[in-house]
Amino acid sequence: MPTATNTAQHRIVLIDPEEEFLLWAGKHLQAPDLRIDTFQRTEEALASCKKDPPSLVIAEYALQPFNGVELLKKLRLQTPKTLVILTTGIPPNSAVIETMRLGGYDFLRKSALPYELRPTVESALQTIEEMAAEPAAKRQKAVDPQEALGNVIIGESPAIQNVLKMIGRVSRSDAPVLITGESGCGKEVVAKAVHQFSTRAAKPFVAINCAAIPETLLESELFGHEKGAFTGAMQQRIGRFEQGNGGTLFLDEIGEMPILVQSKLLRVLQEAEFSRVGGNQTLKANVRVVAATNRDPEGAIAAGTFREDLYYRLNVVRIHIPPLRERTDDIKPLAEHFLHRISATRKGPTLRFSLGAMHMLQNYNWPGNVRELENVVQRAAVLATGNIIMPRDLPIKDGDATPAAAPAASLDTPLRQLIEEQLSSNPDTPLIETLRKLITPAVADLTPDAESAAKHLGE
Ligand SMILES: Nc1ncnc2c1ncn2[C@@H]1O[C@H](COP(=O)(O)OP(=O)(O)OP(=O)(O)O)[C@@H](O)[C@H]1O
Repeated sequence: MPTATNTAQHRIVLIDPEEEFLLWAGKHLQAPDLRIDTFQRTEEALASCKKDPPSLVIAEYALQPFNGVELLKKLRLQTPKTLVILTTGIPPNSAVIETMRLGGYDFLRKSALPYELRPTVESALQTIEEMAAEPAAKRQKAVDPQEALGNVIIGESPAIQNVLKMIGRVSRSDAPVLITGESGCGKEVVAKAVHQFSTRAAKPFVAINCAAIPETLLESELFGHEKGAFTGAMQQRIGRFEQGNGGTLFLDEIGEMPILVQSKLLRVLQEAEFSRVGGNQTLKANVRVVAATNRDPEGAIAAGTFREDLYYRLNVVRIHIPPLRERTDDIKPLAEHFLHRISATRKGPTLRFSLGAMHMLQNYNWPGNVRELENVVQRAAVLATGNIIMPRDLPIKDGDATPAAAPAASLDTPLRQLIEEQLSSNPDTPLIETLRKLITPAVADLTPDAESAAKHLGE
């Protein structure tokens, strides 16, 4: 049942199946200029929004009979001016991107609400007031949903959640994007998601690694060449700008691009036109450029290796991916994702990590970032003798781990090690049998008491 608390300038609709949550949120947001209505049933809330469009809807993502993203879509059609904030415990990454792509205002975790809800609502209401002062914006054309694509980006840390939100936001425009972050931290994965969630998704995603191609060939790789343009140009060849027509061009390691090629690229980006090397024909460049670098772009400008004007062209939107050691919350889900993927391709029982192995992964400092983690998991899966990956299976040294005080629950005690090893080599053995095996090899040395205990266990 809706509960009107007062009548005021802004109406906020709260939707959540949990009455306790509605009571908390209603009280938390209470203010003289707000009218807060709460609903436990989605359809009832939607009907009420139709009758009396609210300024803001705050809804649980895991709703019935349709989820928060479906609700957002319905609200965008029904009351396009209503802003929507979704919330849930741990949202699926694809849902976060999709929410932002569809124009949702924000996606907040329930655990963060005590300190994030009020400031987010205040800034949403401010946005509404600023929007009211401007002429009505053109309605966004609905784009086909691309559910599941976001699942390729694994990560639960607040840093990755922010990256997901940025991907969703930039997917609604053609603005160039500059992705920064250390090598192996997922820049290409993010670039692909920017493409997959954009209106260009059905067109090509073309990548070029600017560091991997010699300077003399890079220009022709990018723009193509005509037959006879240079020695060895036996026939006409189209470049990446043409290959990616209508889609996204990913310029990886842009910081390594020679200055001369940078000037040519800048001209193409400014004029949206180019010619093949050795050709006169002017061709239209219809690509969305996403560039990435593992260098500090500002430092490269100061060092004179990166053109400042090109930087401003590319840096319209910046997505920074922090190194893995700064988002340790992502290590477990990433490691499990990689292991799950490997398990799915092999016969036999599903592989899993022992507590000790996971502890080691979480305490290593990952200089090679996610790429190194993926590699370590692949090698461990090959080295593991049973279906449990043990610390000894990990091709990383304990000494490389960042010193961290191990919580008592994850201490790698010799006993745990022994039990895990037993379980690893005899996964289907009942627990009692495993325990018996643990003590029987030493039965000859046991005291009579222990020997009878061992017999007992075996009975
Ligand atoms: N968040 C993520 N979820 C799933 N896989 C990831 C994630 N981040 C990175 N990876 C995986 O890690 C590997 C390295 O990622 P990627 O190539 O995108 O890094 P990069 O930053 O572009 O590296 P480089 O700077 O060396 O080009 C890839 O195999 C990719 O699939």
